[in-house]
Amino acid sequence: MAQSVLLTGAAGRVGDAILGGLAAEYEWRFLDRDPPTEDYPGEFVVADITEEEAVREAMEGIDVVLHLAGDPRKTAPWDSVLTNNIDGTQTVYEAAVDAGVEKVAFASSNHAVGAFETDERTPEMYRADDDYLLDGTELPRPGNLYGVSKVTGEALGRYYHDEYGISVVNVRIGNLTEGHPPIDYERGQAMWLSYRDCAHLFERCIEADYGYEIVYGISDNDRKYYSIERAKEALGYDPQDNSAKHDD
Ligand SMILES: NC(=O)C1=CN([C@@H]2O[C@H](COP(=O)(O)OP(=O)(O)OC[C@H]3O[C@@H](n4cnc5c(N)ncnc54)[C@H](O)[C@@H]3O)[C@@H](O)[C@H]2O)C=CC1
Ligand SMILES: O=C1O[C@H](COP(=O)(O)O)[C@@H](O)[C@H](O)[C@H]1O
Repeated sequence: MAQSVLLTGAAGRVGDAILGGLAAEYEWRFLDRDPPTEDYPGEFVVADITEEEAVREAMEGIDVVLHLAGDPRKTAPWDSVLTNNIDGTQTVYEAAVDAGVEKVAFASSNHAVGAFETDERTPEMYRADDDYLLDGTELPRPGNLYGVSKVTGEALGRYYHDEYGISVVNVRIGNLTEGHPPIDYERGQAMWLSYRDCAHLFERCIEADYGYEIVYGISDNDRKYYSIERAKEALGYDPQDNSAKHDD
């Protein structure tokens, strides 16, 4: 039987990429504070993730949550990330645990570790001939308050996994860009995640068996300073795209 999946932040770019590849594969429920502007293949709940009752109702009968909703701006101010990214994520986890959800995939970010990109290491670390690699076992090192909120989301997942046994995967998404890698942006090319690989990676988050994981969500770029080995090992991620081989 198809799994029931709740996609929060469904109306955004990452939601768009996931649905582009997986719309027909699951029994979907969607949640976003913005009403839908197109047809979605499932019930669409218009609610804010900080609204406890609405989130609890949206969680009923759900097997897996893909939790994307939040403020994605690297310049986001504290009051916004505190409400949308931290309080909202805690509300989602609490409701998920109470509803007996099996797995949560959390949209974390490259910005959880952005401060590893020091003046001494850049721009060399963005290049294919440099061997600097983060693999997800390093301590968090956010370079902005948005990154702090993503680290906090990862820690919330750690707590809810350890305390309640829910399976959690934190996907530190790189730079999702539709159609082609970022142009004239070395850092963005090193952390490019294609729409196709994004859908496949979240499909693996729905299907794979795991306990608590932190993985990097990028395509198989020649330039890379994030390892995708853990995503391969823990999830069976098999990316098809590479920013170096894109000839559009
Ligand atoms: N696009 C990218 O390259 C990356 C995205 N991410 C993360 O992935 C997630 C999705 O990002 P995007 O799709 O790019 O952003 P987006 O801004 O396109 O989509 C976010 C969606 O979440 C909704 N939302 C925001 N706060 C909400 C709240 N309190 N309650 C209900 N809905 C809310 C918005 O209405 C929007 O539809 C975010 O958590 C972001 O931090 C992480 C790394 C890279
Ligand atoms: O977390 C995020 O990261 C991506 C890539 O970061 P950038 O510093 O290269 O812009 C960003 O585009 C996205 O909006 C953000 O949510």
